[in-house]
Amino acid sequence: MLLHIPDILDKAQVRAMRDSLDQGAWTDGRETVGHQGAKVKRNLQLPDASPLRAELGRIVLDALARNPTYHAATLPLRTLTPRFNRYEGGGQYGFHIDGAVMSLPGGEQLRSDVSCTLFLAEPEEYDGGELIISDTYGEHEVKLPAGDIIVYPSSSLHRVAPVTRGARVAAFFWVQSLIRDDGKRRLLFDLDASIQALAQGNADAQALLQLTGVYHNLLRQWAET
Ligand SMILES: O=C(O)CCC(=O)C(=O)O
Ligand SMILES: [Fe+2]
Repeated sequence: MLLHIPDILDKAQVRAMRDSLDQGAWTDGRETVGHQGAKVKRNLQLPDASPLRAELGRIVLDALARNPTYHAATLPLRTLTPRFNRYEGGGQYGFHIDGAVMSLPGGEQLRSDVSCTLFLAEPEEYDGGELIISDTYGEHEVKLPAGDIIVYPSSSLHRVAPVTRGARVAAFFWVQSLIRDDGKRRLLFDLDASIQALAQGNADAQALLQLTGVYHNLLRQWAET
């Protein structure tokens, strides 16, 4: 499921983040990628150990925790502290698939089920820089307003087109979901949306109770912790 969720951060939060990031100590993004990715990756990132990454990553995680749509779509078990990247002067990231298993601090590991990009530059600030995601339905070009996020299955082939004017700044990270399978996660997301819509109207309370039970019992059947 490819899902655009608007307004994870408001414009004031984006502005404050950009003020810090525009002064940031950026380094070569190839430091956090495997052999295959290094051949096609040309961008800048905040180093993993950077205090600024930790500080801004925490703000992003707090904002995500307040967003019910993000929660329903990803059903997060573990989340990588967001990283921050910057593409400019022709910077790009060629087609690749994200690594399946990542290390978390404290020796824990994360299986990447869901990939996320939170845009931190407005589309008018730069040319190019589309996130292009290839799936069984074709290629999808994504370029979102600052503060919005795209979530997509980590199994997808994707790339970032060259940035030919200005700079594209984003936060990106991965989620291990309670629900590993993208199709099952989508079913639960749709079911949750229907339940929310019925709850807003004057649906029969008994039927709503039963449907809510179905949601939780499916989640119980499928969740892996
Ligand atoms: O910058 C983006 O939108 C995605 C970055 C990416 O694909 C990656 O770092 O693996
Ligand atoms: Fe990627």
